Amino acid sequence: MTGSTAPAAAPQGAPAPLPRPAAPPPTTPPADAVLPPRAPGAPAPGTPIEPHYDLCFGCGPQRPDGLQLTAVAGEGLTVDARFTVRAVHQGGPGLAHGGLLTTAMDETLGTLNWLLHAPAVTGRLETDFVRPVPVDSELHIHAWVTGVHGRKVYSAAEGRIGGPDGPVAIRAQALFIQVKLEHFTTHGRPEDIKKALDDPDLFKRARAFEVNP
Ligand SMILES: CCCCCCCCCCCCCCCC(=O)SCCNC(=O)CCNC(=O)[C@H](O)C(C)(C)COP(=O)(O)OP(=O)(O)OC[C@H]1O[C@@H](n2cnc3c(N)ncnc32)[C@H](O)[C@@H]1OP(=O)(O)O
Repeated sequence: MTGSTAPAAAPQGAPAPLPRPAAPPPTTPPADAVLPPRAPGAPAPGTPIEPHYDLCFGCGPQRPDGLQLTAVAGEGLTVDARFTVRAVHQGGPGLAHGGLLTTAMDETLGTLNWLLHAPAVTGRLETDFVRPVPVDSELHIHAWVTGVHGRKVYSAAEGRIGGPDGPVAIRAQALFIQVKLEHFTTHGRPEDIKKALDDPDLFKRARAFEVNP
């Protein structure tokens, strides 16, 4: 017993302590954030939002092992999505892998940007896992924009098991950053970019990059 209350010095070579999180968290919109109206031409409430890219792991119909998540535009800046947890999505025996649940939240939150008609990518995504999700469950995800500040789009989502009123299994908050088309054309693998741009379906071509045609 030394009698000292000072924190012990980190041993030499130890990793630096993690920085204390700044308050408020970076996924909380600042006070002067706004809630813009839906973009003209955004899908009407109740309308399905088609997959943005056939090979997307989250929503692509050509990804048999993907989530094949489906989404419907809600009122205002909201989206409702569903996906069924299958055996290929397991983490623990018979239970959904947490990373895949996070992917489902990311995908749904990303779809909100279609209502704003501006391409955006995930900058930060925070998830809280509230209860385990068994294989064969249908996860119902409700997502909403919480504010827009310059290029930053703040949003939140809740995933429930079995139905829109089922028990909450997962919650998420995100910060998306709006980007130009060049973000994708500069960084993506050229053959995939070309394939997406060559798609004769104008809607799919626009959705691949989340931009206006
Ligand atoms: C071929 C087909 C392809 C198809 C493709 C289609 C894609 C359509 C997607 C739709 C479907 C959904 C799917 C799921 C969505 C993904 O999963 S997207 C993939 C995952 N995300 C990424 O790959 C993003 C990687 N990161 C980046 O590229 C860059 O860091 C970013 C996010 C573009 C930001 O870089 P930047 O444009 O240089 O902007 P920067 O000035 O650094 O930051 C702008 C502001 O945001 C803040 N910020 C940036 N990052 C963060 C952060 N992590 N935390 C807090 N604040 C941050 C900055 O502090 C700054 O704040 P202010 O100073 O303005 O107050």
